[in-house]
Amino acid sequence: MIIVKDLEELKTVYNENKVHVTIGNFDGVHVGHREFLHQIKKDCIQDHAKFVIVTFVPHPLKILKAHSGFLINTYAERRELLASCGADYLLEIDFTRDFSTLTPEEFLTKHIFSFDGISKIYLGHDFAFGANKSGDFHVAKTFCEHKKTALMLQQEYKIKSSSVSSTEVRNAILAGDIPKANELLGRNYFLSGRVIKGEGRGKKIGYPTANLGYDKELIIPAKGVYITQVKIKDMIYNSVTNIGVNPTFNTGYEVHVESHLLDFTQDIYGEEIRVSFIKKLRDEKKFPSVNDLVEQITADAELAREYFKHE
Ligand SMILES: Cc1cc2nc3c(=O)[nH]c(=O)nc-3n(C[C@H](O)[C@H](O)[C@H](O)COP(=O)(O)O)c2cc1C
Ligand SMILES: Nc1ncnc2c1ncn2[C@@H]1O[C@H](COP(=O)(O)OP(=O)(O)O)[C@@H](O)[C@H]1O
Repeated sequence: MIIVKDLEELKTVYNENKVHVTIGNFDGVHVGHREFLHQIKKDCIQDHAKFVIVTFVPHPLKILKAHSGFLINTYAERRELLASCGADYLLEIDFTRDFSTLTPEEFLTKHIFSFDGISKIYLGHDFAFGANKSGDFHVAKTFCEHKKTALMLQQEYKIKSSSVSSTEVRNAILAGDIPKANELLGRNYFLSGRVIKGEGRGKKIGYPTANLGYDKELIIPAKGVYITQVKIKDMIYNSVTNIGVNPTFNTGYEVHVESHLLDFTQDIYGEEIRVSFIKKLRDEKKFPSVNDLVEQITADAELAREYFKHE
């Protein structure tokens, strides 16, 4: 998948009327997104067309509502997930305040039809674009008819008659309901980052933990202890992960994500890891003594081992 800053860049490589385009935020690249993208990919194969996804960086909510700490994936992870859906090109538009004031027609003219070889445009069932989200399917339809470009509307994808959306995924993550998040994502929810130094307490209490240096733009699951798997390079290790502020030690308000890998003794400081979440075991607690905490971590690790035995 090639990343472009302007669809104009396609002119040099492609001038036939064989480019299918879709536009969206695709945060999380959940099962609804993937169903939609697979349909487009199928059409592209059948029509011998290139598959172009148009998206925005940063996410519009960051600029329009000053939200932060809500993304399901980093932009780099989104690239990886979209590439795995078969996109040939990804246009990442800089989403600025100025950009947000474009009318739907200005947006389509400047950013989509800057390349005039587009054969089809696909819009998600709830996608709205342009200043104040005034552009919907009907606005786009009128514009595309004028350009003699086909416009396709995606039907809403549902799981057991309930909707699938990035908001639903975020709510499940915030609630620590990992099975629900995983069902909506159609894959295991994960957090990635480098292993950073902590307080060096883990080894002393017999449970070293790899502390994750995660992107602060990301949404973080509810505080608590989770059964997880940690991927380092191409190896996957079973693990237990604590998310929280380590209240037993009164370490402040910063939320740590730290994984103890089962049957593992290597030094992995500085390594890039991916923590995939399976289910929550319990809430984080303030223990009366370190011994009580260690006893509880031992029980958590035992539950995780039991879980993996039956997997
Ligand atoms: C499975 C697991 C469960 C944990 N549960 C709690 C908990 O309930 N309360 C708490 O204060 N700390 C909990 N911890 C966090 C420990 O306090 C933390 O790993 C320890 O302070 C080491 O911190 P460090 O990596 O900064 O050295 C847990 C850690 C693990 C691995
Ligand atoms: N089983 C294990 N799980 C996690 N980290 C381990 C394990 N064994 C060794 N380590 C190493 O120990 C480090 C964590 O030790 P710890 O005492 O908790 O220090 P810190 O507070 O700096 O995280 C990890 O970053 C990793 O390099």
